[in-house]
Amino acid sequence: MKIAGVILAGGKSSRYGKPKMFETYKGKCFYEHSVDALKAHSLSPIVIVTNDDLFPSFKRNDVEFIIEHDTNAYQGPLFAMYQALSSIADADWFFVLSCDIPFVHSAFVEYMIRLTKDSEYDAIVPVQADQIHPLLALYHRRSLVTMKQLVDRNERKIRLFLDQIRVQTIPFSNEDSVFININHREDWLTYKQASQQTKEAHNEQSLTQRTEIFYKK
Ligand SMILES: Nc1nc2c(ncn2[C@@H]2O[C@H](COP(=O)(O)OP(=O)(O)OP(=O)(O)O)[C@@H](O)[C@H]2O)c(=O)[nH]1
Repeated sequence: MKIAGVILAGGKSSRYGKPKMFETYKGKCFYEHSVDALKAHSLSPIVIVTNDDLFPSFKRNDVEFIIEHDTNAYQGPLFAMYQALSSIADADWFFVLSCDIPFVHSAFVEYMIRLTKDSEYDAIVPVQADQIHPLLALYHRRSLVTMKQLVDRNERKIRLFLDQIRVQTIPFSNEDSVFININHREDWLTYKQASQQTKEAHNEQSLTQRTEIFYKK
């Protein structure tokens, strides 16, 4: 069974004010966190779906690109998914990730991939606190027929798509940060500060532990 990786990175980022896929976290662009989470499991191919305006700013040469030209650009995530699924001929499943999820990690990808074994569902989609996350999800080639019908009818709502296919929803705990997607710059500042504070608390704790060990000697 072959699984391809698809990263959607051709949105307008209008709420962010600049192309958010190139914002950095831990020395890597947001979109690279999605690439690397998929790469760890040798999915093949891994494609980034983007457009002519954004393409020159991507620096990775270890992935493939699907470029949405002219009127195909900025048509939304369902259309971008359709572009990818219809042009990757030999994959059974497609792991779709958005480009604005800097806390995504390979353990999440591994967990989801295991669920594809013998699956008869058309999609495997995580749910956290009653919120569905269709842009960190797996889609079977079977779902392409429905996707095409909707795209042809110019109906672009992912929710509508999910209502028409067989979806396995996978619950995740509220603590899991993997689903945090960044839409506004203020959100990113808040998350960065929170993550910094956690790191400092952790450093302080290990310093305290080290000190205790020192005094016990
Ligand atoms: N390739 C491609 N990706 C898209 C398109 N629209 C959205 N995406 C991606 O889908 C994911 C979710 O997009 P959103 O954050 O909802 O939309 P956005 O256009 O990026 O941002 P806003 O303009 O603020 O809504 C992101 O990874 C986007 O890059 C598109 O037309 N083409």
